[in-house]
Amino acid sequence: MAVNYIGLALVLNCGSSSVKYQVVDTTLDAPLASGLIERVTDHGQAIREVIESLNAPDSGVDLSKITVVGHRVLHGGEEFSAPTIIDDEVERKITLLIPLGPLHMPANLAGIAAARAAFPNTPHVAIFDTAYFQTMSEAAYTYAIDKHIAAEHSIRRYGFHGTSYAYLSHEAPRVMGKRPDEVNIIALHLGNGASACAMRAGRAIDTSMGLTPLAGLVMGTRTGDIDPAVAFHLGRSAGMTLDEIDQLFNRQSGMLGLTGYSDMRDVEKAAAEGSHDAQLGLEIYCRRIRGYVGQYYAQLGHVDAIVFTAGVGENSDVVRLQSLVGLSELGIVMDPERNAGRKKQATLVSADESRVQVWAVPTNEEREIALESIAAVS
Ligand SMILES: Nc1ncnc2c1ncn2[C@@H]1O[C@H](COP(=O)(O)OP(=O)(O)O)[C@@H](O)[C@H]1O
Ligand SMILES: CC(=O)OP(=O)(O)O
Ligand SMILES: [Mg+2]
Repeated sequence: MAVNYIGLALVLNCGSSSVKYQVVDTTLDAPLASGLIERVTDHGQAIREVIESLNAPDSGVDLSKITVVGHRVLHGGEEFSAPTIIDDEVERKITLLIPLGPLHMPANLAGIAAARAAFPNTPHVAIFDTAYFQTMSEAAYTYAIDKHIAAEHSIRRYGFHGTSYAYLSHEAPRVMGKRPDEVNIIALHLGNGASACAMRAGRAIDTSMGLTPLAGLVMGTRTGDIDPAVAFHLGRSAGMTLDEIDQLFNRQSGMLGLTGYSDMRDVEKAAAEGSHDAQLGLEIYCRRIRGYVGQYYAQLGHVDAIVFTAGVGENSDVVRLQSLVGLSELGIVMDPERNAGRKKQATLVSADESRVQVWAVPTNEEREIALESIAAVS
């Protein structure tokens, strides 16, 4: 969202095992307060601790001045396609979407309940990870499956990490010195979950995640794209239950399954020390990214920039380089010196002769949630 509304927002991003928060004054570049609580089991308790710490006299924040509480919600299903002010009915409808996001949705809902109890007189807004992808065409979001079954069960590509892509859709053009409507971008959000998004003039035309955040790129613990018949085979030949296969694909696969490590730092260290599994895992991870870059290049027809973001995309020079090596025929030429190291601020990492610019741009989902939440109540 490029338009800036003025206000003060408390932003809560309740993940499956963590709570991230920021207090954002939209007139300032940096948040007034921010934090991360890891290894969370009781999200209600974690939210109460966040509020207690923000209420401390030295926190630099006056919670009584907050205009809105913005919540990251993973899945909006077919019901929610825009920022939505939360009331009891909205909360109930979000509950119905838990089966589409069992890792994330219960945590999102626990955060909403605790925060609504703590701030009963402040508006609360849900910002859905799926909302940014509303601009995808029917051809981009429809799966080749019986259309009656698809309609009955809401089966389609939704896409995730939309808040991160919404932020990049204005931030990447800004650092390039362009307007959002002037550029086509392939964005790569590589964190624990990882996805790719093709943007034409600031709007999503395709993305790699699907009905759930399991599809697409290889991730920390998730398979990404895989022949769906692997599930039938494991059910019939290995006697695995659906829940066991779900667990295998979502929690025990990806880099963890390939290398024993889900954290890219550990994978890179093992690869540098000569581990064949880690080297192969990195090659598979980067090869999948390269494949999506090629696919989205073809869908967009013309690409101005490739943008890496999130924990791996911002910090791993190895992944950025290995993903885009050998693409000079496509006008993509990395500059190893510019690329070297972690990028705490937006950095051009391609060579001057590269027709397609390559950037590492730190994402800021919390700021985007603040801007969209304040806009929703303004
Ligand atoms: N210096 C680094 N080099 C390589 N990977 C890194 C580095 N720092 C963080 N990461 C990766 O970033 C991942 C987390 O990214 P993040 O965007 O915070 O994910 P999430 O929001 O899904 O928790 C970690 O799993 C780790 O592999
Ligand atoms: C959608 C998704 O995968 O989110 P995360 O990367 O936070 O797990
Ligand atoms: Mg994330």
